[in-house]
Amino acid sequence: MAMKPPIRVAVTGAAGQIGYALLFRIASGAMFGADQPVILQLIEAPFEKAMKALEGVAMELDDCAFPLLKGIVQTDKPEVGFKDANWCLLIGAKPRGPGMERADLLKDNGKIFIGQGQIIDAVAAADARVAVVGNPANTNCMIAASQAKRLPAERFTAMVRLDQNRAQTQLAKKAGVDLTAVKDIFIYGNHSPSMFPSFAHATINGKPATSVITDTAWLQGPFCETVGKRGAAIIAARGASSAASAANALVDHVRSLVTPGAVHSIAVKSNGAYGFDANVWAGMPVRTTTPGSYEVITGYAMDDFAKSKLAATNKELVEERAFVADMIK
Ligand SMILES: NC(=O)C1=CN([C@@H]2O[C@H](COP(=O)(O)OP(=O)(O)OC[C@H]3O[C@@H](n4cnc5c(N)ncnc54)[C@H](O)[C@@H]3O)[C@@H](O)[C@H]2O)C=CC1
Ligand SMILES: O=C([O-])CC(=O)C(=O)O
Repeated sequence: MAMKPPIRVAVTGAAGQIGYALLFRIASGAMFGADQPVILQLIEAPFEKAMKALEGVAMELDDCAFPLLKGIVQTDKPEVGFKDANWCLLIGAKPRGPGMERADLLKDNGKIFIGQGQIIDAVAAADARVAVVGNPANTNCMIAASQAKRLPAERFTAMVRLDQNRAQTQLAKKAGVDLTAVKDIFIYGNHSPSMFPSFAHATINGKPATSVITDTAWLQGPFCETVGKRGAAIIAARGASSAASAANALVDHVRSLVTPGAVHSIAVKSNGAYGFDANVWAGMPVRTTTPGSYEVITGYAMDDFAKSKLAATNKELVEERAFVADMIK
């Protein structure tokens, strides 16, 4: 296979839990394909412990002898790490602990995304794309995008793919079918318990999911709740927030975004579709058009139940935005 020139992939929080589960998969080709070499530009917080841990991760990457890995940058300076980056994966942020909601992280983590948004806009490649994972991911993405003058807002997306993957598995288990039989399950709104996994448009073996799973009370109740609160359930079980599944979801998020025709959920700047306030970043169904670009799939009809779920998650996003309004001026 003919090799392409390497692309530069900047990753913040590279020595953290998610970073450790992610970098090896990027370097192996899972994110950008088996013919796409990468240079990893790893960014950590300016603390000795974090930089030392990063050194260890870079040593392990070396020790994998990945043919696609053409270079590793280790830095605590975002202006170095984001320089000429084609993809900026923003993971570095505090995770929540037991008893917290993701929005509780907003004031601490939000600040990180102001500086990073400005620096990415100043030094990243002309075609740069940004994917935000650090929580609360939607609003952090909105904050980063608010700082950009050169890069258009559509280049900034936040991850709701973990929620989509969780929802797909829950529907498959309930229906007793193979996971791959479940299609077109999309996540709307915030990456928080208010998110809406829109089961009414999902299909199972090509039939409407609601004709296969006829237990409407389960779909509206336990299904939405299980997906919405899965992150907390992982924290309760593991004592730490999800990491490998989050890294896997980011691989899927980016892989789908570079695959024309892929239909998937990402959080994007709202243009008013599905009643979301303009200027919040909301999970929506999209179709990838050209690598890195997408169009929102509009026109899914919403019943009263769906409308009330969409309104609730929109309200939360608007409140989060108001909470950081002074930061993004
Ligand atoms: N959107 C989603 O679906 C998910 C989001 N998350 C979020 O991802 C974030 C990271 O989670 P973990 O890797 O588990 O946390 P972690 O604490 O293991 O790692 C975070 C890393 O970020 C680094 N960091 C902190 N500030 C930084 C900065 N300004 N620049 C560069 N690096 C910085 C820390 O030194 C640390 O190594 C958390 O906010 C977590 O809540 C986690 C799971 C799913
Ligand atoms: O719940 C958390 O804090 C981590 C996360 O975002 C998830 O697992 O969905």
